[in-house]
Order: sequence, then structure tokens, then C-alpha cells
Amino acid sequence: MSVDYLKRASRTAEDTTAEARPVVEAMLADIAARGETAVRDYAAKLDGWHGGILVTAEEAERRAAEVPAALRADIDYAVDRVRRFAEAQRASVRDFEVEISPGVVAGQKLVPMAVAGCYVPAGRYAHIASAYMGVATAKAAGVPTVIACSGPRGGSGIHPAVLYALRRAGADAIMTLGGVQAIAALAHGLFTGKPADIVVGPGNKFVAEAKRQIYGKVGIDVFAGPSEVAVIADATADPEVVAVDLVAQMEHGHESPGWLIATDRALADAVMRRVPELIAALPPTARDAAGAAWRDFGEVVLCATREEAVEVSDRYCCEHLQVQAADPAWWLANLRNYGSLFLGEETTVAFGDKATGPNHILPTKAAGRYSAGLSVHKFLKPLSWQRMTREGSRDVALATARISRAEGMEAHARSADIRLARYFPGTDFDLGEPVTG
Ligand SMILES: NC(=O)c1ccc[n+]([C@@H]2O[C@H](COP(=O)([O-])OP(=O)(O)OC[C@H]3O[C@@H](n4cnc5c(N)ncnc54)[C@H](O)[C@@H]3O)[C@@H](O)[C@H]2O)c1
Ligand SMILES: [Zn+2]
Repeated sequence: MSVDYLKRASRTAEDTTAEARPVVEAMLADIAARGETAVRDYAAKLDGWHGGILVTAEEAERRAAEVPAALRADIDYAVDRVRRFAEAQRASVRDFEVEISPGVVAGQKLVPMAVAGCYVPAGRYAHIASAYMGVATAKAAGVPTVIACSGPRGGSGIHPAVLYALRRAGADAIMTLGGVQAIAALAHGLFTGKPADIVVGPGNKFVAEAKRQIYGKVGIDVFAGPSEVAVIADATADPEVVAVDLVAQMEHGHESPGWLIATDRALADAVMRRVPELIAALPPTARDAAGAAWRDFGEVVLCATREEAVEVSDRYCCEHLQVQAADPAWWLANLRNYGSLFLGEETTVAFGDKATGPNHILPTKAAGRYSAGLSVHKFLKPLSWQRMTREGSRDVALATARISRAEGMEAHARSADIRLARYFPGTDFDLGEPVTG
């Protein structure tokens, strides 16, 4: 491949994970040992929160009512769209049964998990949209109990618009908790008495690492860490729009990569000139985050052909992938690794982040190679079952007896033997060589 790196990153995703690992390990062990007391200690130390953890229904309602009516209407609009997409996902999977051979029926039954924990980040920004992305999707999957956690934003607790969004999306319980302590509290069922079956939601490197480490005790959606954006652009793209969109996602945090994969040198040069200017013109919080993100994690790759651009993009496996290039259908058909795809200049990651409908909780750090983002499927177990008639069981039993004995598993084989003897008395079957060892 003849790709040319016009800008290279000085830090990688592995660096940030490595920084979080020991901190998270110690916190999870402490919370496992000391429970709610440890959680309260971390909430006080890390987030300055000394108030109650469980938000009462009365308090949630009162504070949600502080949200201006126009913003409430926008949130309602977005929640509806996320719910509609999630309901379409639910309708795309179904229970089924199939007669595999005469008298042998097997099936799939979709069973929602009983308790879902939804994390809503709250460090740098009030993540209103993450509130409905998690909760509305769990509810569309049919999860009866959804417990949400979000960190305090100032002295009065969770941001009122986040509270409004959580209620609107259908949260059954809400806790004022952020970070590792929130993930642990959800997994152990602290404060609610209801340990989650799955914990979902995006977060910073500590939150993402906490989910990774606690996985096994509890299910998780995916490794959804610091946001990433890649734009694939050819000579037809508008460099100003490309630059604005890259900067938009780097606003998320110091560790949010922005990658440009270009097939045109002039376009790449124009974007690289413009990005620092756009960052410099942002308000301070966003400027700090995007400035560091571009300096440390930004990359610009120049490819000779669009096939090469696909290869490079599949290797990056970016969380958010925008294509601002001719022939969107070709890109949709050929790209294989990403969290979510945004085709054409008319759409952008920011739309998907807030209001289009598909979920914004998406795989980062190349987890898109093996998993998609949050969807109703993550909350549903496609459980299998089987049932057979006596006649139908005969051939299955014979294969089982012989395979079991070939494996050296005599007790398994006898489960087949006893049925054959009862259902087909007097018949002489070839049951394989008895296991002697
Ligand atoms: N992948 C996705 O789908 C997706 C979607 C939206 C947002 N995001 C990402 O979510 C993240 C939100 O990050 P945030 O920091 O603003 O909010 P956050 O809620 O994820 O993290 C804040 C918490 O981190 C904990 N914390 C901070 N410093 C710590 C330390 N030194 N040790 C232990 N714990 C510490 C605190 O308890 C705090 O409550 C961003 O990185 C953003 O890119 C990802
Ligand atoms: Zn974003």
C-alpha cells in the first residue's frame, strides 16, 4: 500500500487503557469489599457529591420540571426517534421453531434481561442524549427494570435535562453516581437491591475500563470509551465541512481521536490548515479538549485509491465513520469495520449523536471488529429449546451414543442407551464400543 501519513498520532488507545487499568482495579476491589460505604467515599472524593444516591420520584419530577419547555420538546422529539429505531430492531428478530428432522423440533425464544443498568456520562458535558440512547433501547427490548446512573453536575446533582430525558425514556430508578463507582454499584445492586444483568452506556477511559474488568459478573454492551471520528473524503468533499465535523467530535475529550482518510492531497492540506483555526475559535472547555485530541491523537492519511481508503478505514475501525465522497452506495457496500456509518455531506455524526434515531453508544478502540453498538439485541437473549417424540429421538440417540463413546464419555452414552432400550425394546442397535478406560 502506498499510503502517506501527513500527520501521525503520538498517543494511542492502548496508552489510555493502560493508564486507567490499575486505578480501576483497586477501586473495584475496594467496592466489592466495602460496598455502599466505598461507593459513597468515591462519590465524595472524585465528584464532590455528599448528597443522597437514589433520586426520589418526587425530586426527579420537580427538577425535570425546571427544564424549559422548548428543550423538553426537543428531547421528546429525539426520544421518539430513538424508540422508533429500537422498535424496528426489535421487530427484525423473532422467536421461531423448526422441525430439524421428523419428530425433532427446536426453537429460539427471545427473553429480555430482567435488570439493565444504564450509565450516562456527566464529566465534561451534560450528556442528555446518552440518557435516552440507553434507557429507551432497554425499554424497547422489554427490560422490566432499568436503573440509570449519572454523575452530579454541580451541587444539586444530576443535570435537570438528563433527569427529564431519563424519565421520558422510561427509567425505573435513578442514582446520582458517576465513574467506576457507578458501574460497580449497578453490577452489585447497591442502593437498589437489584444487581444488573447487563450494564450499558458510554464513558471515559475509567468507565470503559470498569465495564471491561467487571464483565463476567455482569454483561456489558461493548467497549464504548472516548469518542472517535474518521472522515473519508475525496476531491468532491468540502474541506470546510470536513474540518468542522472532525473538530465536532474531538470536542468530546483530550483522548478523542480525529482521523482524516483522504484520496486527494489538496483536500487534505486544506482540512489540516483549517482544523487548528476552528479549534482556536471554540469556547474554552471544547478548545482544550479538541486541541489536545488533535495534537496527540489526530492523524491524516493520504490514499491513492478508494480501495486503499477502505483498507485503511477498516484497520482504524473507527467508532463514527463519515464518508464525504462520491458514490455513497459503493462505500456502504465495501466498508466493513466501524461503529456507525454516516453517508454523504447531508448527514453528520452530530445528528446521529443527538437525534437521528440509531444508537450513539458505539464500539471504540477497534471493538467494531467484533461488535456493533448498543441495540435492542444486547438486552435480549436468543435462548434455544428442543423437544422430540420417541420416534424422532431414535436417530439422535444413536448418533449421541456413538459420538459420546468416541469421546470417551460413557455416562453421556448411557443417557441415549436407556431411551433406546425403553422406546424400542428388543431392537439391536449399534451403540459404539463401550468405554473401558
Ligand atoms: N463510545 C460512545 O458511544 C460514546 C458516546 C458518548 C460519549 N462518549 C464518551 O464518554 C466520555 C464522557 O467522559 P466524561 O469524563 O465527560 O464523563 P464520565 O461520566 O464518563 O466520567 C466522569 C467520571 O469519571 C470519574 N473519574 C474522573 N477522574 C478519575 C480518576 N482520576 N480516577 C477515577 N475516576 C475518575 C469520576 O468519578 C467522574 O464521575 C467521553 O470520553 C466521550 O467521548 C462515548
Ligand atoms: Zn459526538
